[in-house]
Amino acid sequence: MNAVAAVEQATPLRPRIVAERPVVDLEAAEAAAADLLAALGLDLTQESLVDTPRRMARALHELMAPEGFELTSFANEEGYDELVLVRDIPVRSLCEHHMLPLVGVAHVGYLPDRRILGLSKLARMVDLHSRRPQTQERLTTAVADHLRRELAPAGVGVVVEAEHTCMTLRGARAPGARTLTSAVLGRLRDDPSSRAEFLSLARRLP
Ligand SMILES: Nc1nc2c(ncn2[C@@H]2O[C@H](COP(=O)(O)OP(=O)(O)OP(=O)(O)O)[C@@H](O)[C@H]2O)c(=O)[nH]1
Ligand SMILES: [Zn+2]
Repeated sequence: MNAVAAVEQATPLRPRIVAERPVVDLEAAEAAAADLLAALGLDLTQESLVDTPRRMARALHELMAPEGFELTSFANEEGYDELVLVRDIPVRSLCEHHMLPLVGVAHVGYLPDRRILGLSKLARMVDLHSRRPQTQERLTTAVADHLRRELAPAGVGVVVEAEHTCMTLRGARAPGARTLTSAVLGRLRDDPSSRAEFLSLARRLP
């Protein structure tokens, strides 16, 4: 075996998910935040508010800055073909209509085929797609589609449960209202018993 082949055999397949980061001008964002807050009647010369435009720009940027990662997967040597489900992955994102936080959890599962995924990568995948202003529906399908593309499993299921502060703190003011969305692909969609198992485990039905 030549040296290149030996290295390839010792190194597991590790595709890198490269996050598409938008071009950001934090100084311009800070100036715009100052204009916004002043237009809303705040006196930014007050000592306690002097740094608020800078913090606001950075905080919003932090919530919109996706991080790439290695999508580590392993050969499914045991032929494991039952559901793998990670529940209660934190979701923090911004609603794209109001730029207010939406906060909740995602339950992400798949039916393996040839490869199994490093478990933490399911949480990283949710975080990657959460770090941009979103609708919950788009976030849910984006995670499911990405997993299908990258891992080619036999099935994928994603359930997101979240509170949208744009409807709980303001507007409709419906405290406690939570929105549930799901995306189910492949065998988890087509096989009724697999689908029922996934949805009952993900939604904690009896
Ligand atoms: N489908 C969907 N709607 C969302 C999501 N996040 C926020 N919205 C909704 O987007 C809608 C925007 O409606 P508009 O009538 O343009 O905004 P608005 O006047 O602020 O409406 P209210 O929130 O009802 O006060 C609202 O009904 C929000 O609840 C989401 O993730 N998915
Ligand atoms: Zn909103």
